[in-house]
Amino acid sequence: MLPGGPAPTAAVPATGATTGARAERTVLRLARPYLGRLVGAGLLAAATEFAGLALMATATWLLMSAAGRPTLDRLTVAIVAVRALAVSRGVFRYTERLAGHDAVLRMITDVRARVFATLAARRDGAAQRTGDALSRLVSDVEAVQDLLLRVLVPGAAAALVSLLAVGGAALISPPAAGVLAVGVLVAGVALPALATGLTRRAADEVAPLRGALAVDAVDLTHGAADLAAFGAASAEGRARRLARLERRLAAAGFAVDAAGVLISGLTAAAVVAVALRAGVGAVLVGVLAVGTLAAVEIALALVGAARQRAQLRAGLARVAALLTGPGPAPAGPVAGTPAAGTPAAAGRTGAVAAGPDVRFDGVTVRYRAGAAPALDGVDLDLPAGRRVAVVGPSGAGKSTLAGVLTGAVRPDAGRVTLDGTDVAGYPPEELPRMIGGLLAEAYVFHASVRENLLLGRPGADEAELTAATRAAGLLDWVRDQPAGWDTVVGEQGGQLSGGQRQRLALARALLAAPAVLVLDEPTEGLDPAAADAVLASALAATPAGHSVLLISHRLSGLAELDEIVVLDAGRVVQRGRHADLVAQPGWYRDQWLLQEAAERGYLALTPTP
Ligand SMILES: Nc1ncnc2c1ncn2[C@@H]1O[C@H](COP(=O)(O)OP(=O)(O)OP(=O)(O)O)[C@@H](O)[C@H]1O
Repeated sequence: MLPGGPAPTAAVPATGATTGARAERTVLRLARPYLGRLVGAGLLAAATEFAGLALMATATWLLMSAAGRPTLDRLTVAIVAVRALAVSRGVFRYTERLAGHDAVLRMITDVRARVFATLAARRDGAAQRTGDALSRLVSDVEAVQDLLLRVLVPGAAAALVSLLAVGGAALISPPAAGVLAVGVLVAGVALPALATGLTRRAADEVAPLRGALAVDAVDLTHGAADLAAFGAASAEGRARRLARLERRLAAAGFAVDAAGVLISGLTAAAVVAVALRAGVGAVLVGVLAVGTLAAVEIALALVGAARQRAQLRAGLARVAALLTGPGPAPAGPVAGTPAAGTPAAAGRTGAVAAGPDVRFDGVTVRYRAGAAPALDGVDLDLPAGRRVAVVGPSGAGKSTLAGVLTGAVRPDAGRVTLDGTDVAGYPPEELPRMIGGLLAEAYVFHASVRENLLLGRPGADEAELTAATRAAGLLDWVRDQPAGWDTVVGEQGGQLSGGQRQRLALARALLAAPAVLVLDEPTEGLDPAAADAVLASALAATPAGHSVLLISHRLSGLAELDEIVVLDAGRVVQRGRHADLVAQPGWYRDQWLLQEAAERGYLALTPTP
């Protein structure tokens, strides 16, 4: 187990720089490809509201006119209009929901994939807390959805229809329209500003608190010792604070809603008074009164939108901070190389794009002061394109070596450099593109096979998924599943066997194709024949020019590697190619003979089909 586990802290808070309007702009930039559909949805929403307003006004005119018993032909147009408006309102609402949700769900898929990939590529502990990741992926990304569907689209529609209502009222009575304009401004501008002011601070705290509680909940179910010992109290405190904030938000919401009803009534009364004084006829005064109630109610939708917006700020800022922060692995392998697992890559015939030259210089790691070092003055060269295996007995320091390379473990002495730059000083956003792979305890998300794979390379197409999955020896299993790529793998991959989980994580690592691919026990949990086949196909699927650091207990299948380094108690005790090492006495030859004999015995006992 590697160190560097995150402290049991809360979710990552939003940074000041990415709050508010800036966060919204960052997120909305992702909506550009769907702008046409969103504008369409906004116009349909406006048409729905307008149809509702016109329906109320026409029905009022019809009822009040009918009281005077006119001939039927005077009412025919209004009767038809009422029917047409009632039907068209439903049709507009339906198409608006369809268009809006279609655009937003497409966009959300993009956002979620980016957030997913960014979280996977991050090396900072807090962002990797499972509960926090879950909170970001679910509630924070939903904030983006809500910003469009509950704030911007209905907000724009309400503003447009309010304007049309004032224009319509002006046709009947300009003074009454003036009063209506004031009412609409109070309901649609002043009240939303008040609602935002009242709820902003409490709302800002809610999303990070929910994230923190999600972390607590996941840690609790996993029985994290730290939470059992002292974290439970802080979780309880957070839950209480969250409940208090939500009560405060609800109380402010009720007060603003009550003010909205008051404004609506007062505006209608004032419009009636002004219209009567201006000599407007009784029927049209009735139309103005009902129309005013409907128009102010439409403007009051802006209060809901503003309140919603205030509640979304923190979640949006967290998403924006992720999207603008250190990015995920690039959408493909290093320029010029074929995608992992493509025929060219598999044949290692693609153009060479060299990764960095990696160098370990006297690296020493000591997990506890006074304890024996896990790595003791290790030197290792991994020039671009080289494939090196690190082997050795359990506890020799193999995973620690991988951890130092990926930046998860800091050496106490010595350093690791990439093209001469210390890994510790390497830009964190660049590191995942350079170094990555299948590390110890690879996480499999409770999502589909496809989603788990796309973590490695967002935007990978079916052919790339197929190639990587084939190289990891999982393709036949995927094809056997009724849901294929959409098969959900269960919490932490619980619906997969250990071997399938390992193959899925390996396929993801191959798909990501970092310049230095670290494979920590990629064939763990596989039987000897499968392990040999998977290792061979995984190495073949690695693009030329990319280096490989393979950590393995098994010594089979290492003959093709450029160098094998034997570690024992943190020191390099042997190094060379397979053929040289089996020819000389030492741990490698002893272990090789033992494993050979054991595997021959295993194969002899395995029934032949
Ligand atoms: N997080 C940690 N805290 C304290 N000691 C650790 C930690 N991780 C590893 N060690 C110790 O460091 C030494 C090297 O461990 P490491 O996991 O690197 O070995 P390994 O060769 O990968 O072992 P294995 O093959 O069993 O996975 C071991 O003695 C181990 O007990």
